[in-house]
Amino acid sequence: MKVLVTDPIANEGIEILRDAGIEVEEKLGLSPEELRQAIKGVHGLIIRSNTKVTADLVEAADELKVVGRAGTGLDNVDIPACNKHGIVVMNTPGGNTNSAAEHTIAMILAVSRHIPQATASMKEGKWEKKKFLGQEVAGKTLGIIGIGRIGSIVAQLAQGLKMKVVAFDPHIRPDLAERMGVELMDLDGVLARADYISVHTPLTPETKWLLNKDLFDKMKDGAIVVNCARGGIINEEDLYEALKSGKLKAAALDVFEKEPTTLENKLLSLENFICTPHLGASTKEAQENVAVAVARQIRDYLLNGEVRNAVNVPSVTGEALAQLAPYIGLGEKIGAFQAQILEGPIEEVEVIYQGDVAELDTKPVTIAMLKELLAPAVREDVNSVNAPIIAEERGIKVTESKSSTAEDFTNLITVKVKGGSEENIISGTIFGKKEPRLVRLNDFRLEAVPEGHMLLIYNEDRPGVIGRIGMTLGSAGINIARMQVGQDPSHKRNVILLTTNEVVSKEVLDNLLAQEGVTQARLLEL
Ligand SMILES: NC(=O)C1=CN([C@@H]2O[C@H](COP(=O)(O)OP(=O)(O)OC[C@H]3O[C@@H](n4cnc5c(N)ncnc54)[C@H](O)[C@@H]3O)[C@@H](O)[C@H]2O)C=CC1
Ligand SMILES: O=C(O)CCC(=O)C(=O)O
Repeated sequence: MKVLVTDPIANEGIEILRDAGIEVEEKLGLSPEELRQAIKGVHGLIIRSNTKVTADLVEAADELKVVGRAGTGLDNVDIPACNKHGIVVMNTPGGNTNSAAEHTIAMILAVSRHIPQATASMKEGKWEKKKFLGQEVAGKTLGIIGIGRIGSIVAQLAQGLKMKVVAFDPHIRPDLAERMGVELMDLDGVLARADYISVHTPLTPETKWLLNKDLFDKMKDGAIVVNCARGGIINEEDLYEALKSGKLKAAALDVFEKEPTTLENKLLSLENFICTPHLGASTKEAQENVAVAVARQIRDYLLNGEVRNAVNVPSVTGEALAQLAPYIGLGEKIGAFQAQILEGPIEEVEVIYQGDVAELDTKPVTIAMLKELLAPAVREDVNSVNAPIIAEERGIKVTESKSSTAEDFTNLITVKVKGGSEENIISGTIFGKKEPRLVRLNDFRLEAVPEGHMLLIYNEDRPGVIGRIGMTLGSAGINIARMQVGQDPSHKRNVILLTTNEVVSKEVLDNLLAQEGVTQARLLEL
């Protein structure tokens, strides 16, 4: 296994990968073309905010299985492109939360007391005591937009500075905010009340230029704006105007629409503007935390398939994976079986978990089943990452239900697939610890091992038919390894599932279909 690191991360992370026998290549500051070359043959990619994981790069990544962000923001990763190629995208939430929150408070204090300007002035040999009259934060109101991990620590720290905290976050439960001592209100309410506004949302289409001229106009005269989240949440052109006109007293930015930011950015010419070059997470502690976390996550995924902190697949720990493995295998077999017997386009999929398996987190089993079910029907490569997305895009309704009882079994997985006028129902179970068996195919009860080259035959339930099937295969030199017959007395029909040692040719299949009493025969590969 090989991991490429393209942004600087702490050595502790690199060591974790090397200790696990993973080859690590550190190549920093690559151009897009150099990156396209470097990504070839690489299984894992570790980045921070500098490397852009574009659709173009993903296209060139022939072996890539996982992208790990040593940090939080993933706006530099084309997640849909990764989904398409089955690349798991992980970040390390929490590792730099304290640092980013502390940096925000540092910016609030620095901008309130003109610390950067006063430092620069003294370094020019001046002593401008009168010029730098500041303001206290105690007693002032801080308005937080986005009160997640970082926003909530900022709230706590600000309360320690005797600030009152109000917040806008449409996705947060009011009781949670109440427990933090934060008054949750709508955006206009926050803008009207706050002396300081600090944004802590991700950059999404919804938050792009969230703070713009209209919103600056709604703020108190002389408000101070801080952004240590993502460039692009604030419209920099509008911010420049609001600072220049004096509508806003000051602003402090750690992040910019275009990074690295150069002197071309007009904001840098303003006296009431302070900034840092995306330093929120740049502490020894945060860098160690995120490097260690991302390295462990990538190691565990590449070596054991464990998924932690992924944004495009459900998390599954090593222990859970060991418990789920037989069910994942069974789910895949049922999905593949369903895919090969359904005639029309898939409309609805229902997965029912019963017995022991119902107590587990079964999402990975449903995804594994879905992956095999969709594979023959779609042109693109289906994988565990994009299977649920493809199903949704195609309007396929997927539902999951669970019950503690499982008929006569200790565990049972039933998959119902509807398409056109047809519905097929297949159930499977795990015998012992890991022996998969199919136990139901529509109206038939059986006990078949789902594996290898198989033949699914429907025949009339009368003497001689099964013998003729055996003779037809035997005379074609095909050995029957296993055979299961399910009887449906009410319809005088049998279903036969045969496992053969060799692949059955189209000619032999036609021969089988020509036998008296054989009503249907189809090949299955499981
Ligand atoms: N400057 C730096 O070096 C660092 C920056 N960050 C950035 O800080 C930001 C926050 O990170 P976390 O707190 O870890 O994320 P989080 O996911 O824990 O919190 C984000 C919060 O924003 C809220 N939100 C989403 N859309 C919103 C909207 N339209 N209006 C109001 N609230 C909205 C969410 O409900 C959530 O509560 C991210 O953009 C992250 O990339 C994170 C670490 C370091
Ligand atoms: O890696 C860095 O220095 C920036 C961290 C950051 O912005 C994030 O984690 O979202």
